[in-house]
Amino acid sequence: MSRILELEGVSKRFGGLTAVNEVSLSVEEGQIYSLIGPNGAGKTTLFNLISAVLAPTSGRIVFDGRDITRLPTHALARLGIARTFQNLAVFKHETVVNNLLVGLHTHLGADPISAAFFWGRARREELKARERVEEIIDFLEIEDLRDHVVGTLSYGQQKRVELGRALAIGPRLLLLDEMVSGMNQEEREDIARFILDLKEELGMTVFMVEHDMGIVMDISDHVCVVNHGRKIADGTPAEVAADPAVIEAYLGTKQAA
Ligand SMILES: Nc1ncnc2c1ncn2[C@@H]1O[C@H](COP(=O)(O)OP(=O)(O)OP(=O)(O)O)[C@@H](O)[C@H]1O
Repeated sequence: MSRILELEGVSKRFGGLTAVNEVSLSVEEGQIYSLIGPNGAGKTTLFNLISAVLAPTSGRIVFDGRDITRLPTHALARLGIARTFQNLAVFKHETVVNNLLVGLHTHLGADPISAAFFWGRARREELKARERVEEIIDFLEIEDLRDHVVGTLSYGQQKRVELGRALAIGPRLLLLDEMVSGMNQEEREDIARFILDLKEELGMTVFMVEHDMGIVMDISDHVCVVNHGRKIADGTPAEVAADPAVIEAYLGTKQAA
């Protein structure tokens, strides 16, 4: 297995507060890698650094051997990195199919002017896009929802559409931000199964920030634990669960592990 994502001494300061402090980690291709830690530990900040929403104060982020530390978010999509958001990032007045097509067009970058001049190519791309959308609909088992307006769907179904939009770009690395928060148990189990399928059927690498310890322990290959901005442990789910520093971090802040 090769390393697909590496962080080298990454820090982020907000004024006097160091939200992420000299964090180094590496994610192997094809892994499900989870980032956990108590509230305020720096998980979201770290996630935003990896997905280029924030720029690090210092340190380096490398994707597939390439330094991506200062790249803008849209450049990441072209390299094959997709993300979901903690708050739903879907077009609520559009249908499921249209939401997925928008996700894909953002990636293709087909603008109307070039589409007018190269209509043959644009049309081929459009057909390819629709084929890809059909594959995603099939994969996420949302055939019966395809023409529904997204705002009318349940929260869990909307999250599934959001996942579909991230998948539309055919990412090699998928960044999931608290994917199952706000979902009921059945919806959580469905999402956990999809994440496993992404890895097992498509060989995708998944990096996720997750509060649901059941899912983290069940499906992760590797878990990294942060507290007060620093990495305090990383290893298999069983290794981190038995690590005294991790137990202390959770118990010490009265969090349920
Ligand atoms: N834009 C910002 N400006 C100033 N401080 C910030 C900013 N974003 C985060 N912080 C601070 O950085 C620290 C880490 O926050 P972060 O949201 O990354 O933690 P977290 O582990 O994701 O927490 P939670 O589990 O509650 O979502 C916190 O002390 C937070 O208040």
